Amino acid sequence: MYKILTLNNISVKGLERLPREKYEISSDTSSPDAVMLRSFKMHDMEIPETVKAIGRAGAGVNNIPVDKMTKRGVPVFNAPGANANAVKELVLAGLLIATRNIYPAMKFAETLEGNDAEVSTAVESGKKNYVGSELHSKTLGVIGLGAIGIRVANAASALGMKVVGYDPLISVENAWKLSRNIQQAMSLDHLFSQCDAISVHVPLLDATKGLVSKERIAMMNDGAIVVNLARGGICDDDAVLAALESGKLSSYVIDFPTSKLLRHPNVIAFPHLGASTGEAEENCAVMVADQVRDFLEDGSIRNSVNFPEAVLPRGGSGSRVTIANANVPNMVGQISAILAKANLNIADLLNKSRGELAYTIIDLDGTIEESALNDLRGIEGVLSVRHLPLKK
Ligand SMILES: NC(=O)c1ccc[n+]([C@@H]2O[C@H](COP(=O)([O-])OP(=O)(O)OC[C@H]3O[C@@H](n4cnc5c(N)ncnc54)[C@H](O)[C@@H]3O)[C@@H](O)[C@H]2O)c1
Ligand SMILES: O=C(O)[C@H](O)COP(=O)(O)O
Repeated sequence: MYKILTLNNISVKGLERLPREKYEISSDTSSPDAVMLRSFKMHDMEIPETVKAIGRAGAGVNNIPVDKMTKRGVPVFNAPGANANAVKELVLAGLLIATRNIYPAMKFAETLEGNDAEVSTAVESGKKNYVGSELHSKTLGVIGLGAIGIRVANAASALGMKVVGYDPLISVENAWKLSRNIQQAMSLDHLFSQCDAISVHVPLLDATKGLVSKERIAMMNDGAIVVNLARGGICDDDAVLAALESGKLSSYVIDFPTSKLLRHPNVIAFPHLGASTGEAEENCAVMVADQVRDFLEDGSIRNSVNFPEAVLPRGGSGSRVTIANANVPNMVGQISAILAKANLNIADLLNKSRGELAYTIIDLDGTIEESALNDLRGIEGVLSVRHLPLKK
């Protein structure tokens, strides 16, 4: 029986991918094989040594101690793209709420009283206070052209916006998906200096902290809008507030409000709602549950943020062994020597690496004994070894 610890509510559709006869799922288990979560902050948590995998039902992994897990040889999985459409739609909503003064206008409408004629009179005289502007022909800068950024860029272009994108690390696959109407900015400064609005879609990293800075906001067109549904910390809140005061910015749309941002009349704050649609919650949970299951049962790695992709169909007539180790020379040589000493024939082998980490899946003809597994664990640089007996 595999034990799964859930640290947030995970969509039932996802949990259903883990059959009850094999999986015990609980928000309170002391020795889990895997953890599934959304935004729960794991950094201060004591993570049991029994944990073999972490599955983030979402995109961002800044709430997970990924480096610590890598050193333990534990893969962290996420669900790339599974909530991207939900975020895209909320970005468009944020832009429209900002440009059409929708929130203050709705608050005004809620104050109206009287009979139909009186309400109508108040509507017609009040509406002049909420005149907005149109997105059409305005310039939007999209920073980060990953799963969300490309969707935002393409959708904004379809609405008639001029769209400029910036992502020095864009994948070839994403570049193919980008509308040819999207222009490429050669630098962040180049992007900011053309924009009426920007939307950030990068992970929170040291390199992206404070990316929307006082200096860059100053380059934007007057009355510009900043949309941040990515993470707090990517924008410098003090710089944003000062720019809202001066009128340089007209609105700040943020999915991660802080106390100083709350109740500012030009801050449009959502309570981290980007991925909160039934569809996105289901997509993320299903994707990550499948990945965690494949790893626990077969050692396969798909969509890990710290391990290489590694999928090997089951072969051999005996044990499967998986090994995570430092990516240094002669690891496979040392592993093979131990298996040869144990008189085990290798039926199939996959060895992949990613940065400083390597991962090997080996199918054997025959069953490996605990002593040979311990010899593998004893190789300098080996981080984790798992034995996955032949599936019944
Ligand atoms: N508000 C929400 O509910 C919500 C939902 C999903 C994702 N997010 C946030 O949005 C982020 C992006 O999500 P995604 O699914 O598009 O991820 P993604 O990995 O598909 O895309 C991120 C993109 O950012 C680019 N990038 C990285 N560093 C960069 C830099 N310094 N400058 C420019 N580009 C850079 C990468 O090349 C990549 O293309 C997540 O990391 C998460 O923090 C928020
Ligand atoms: O990174 C993400 O996927 C989002 O921030 C969604 O977080 P949530 O799953 O807690 O809504």
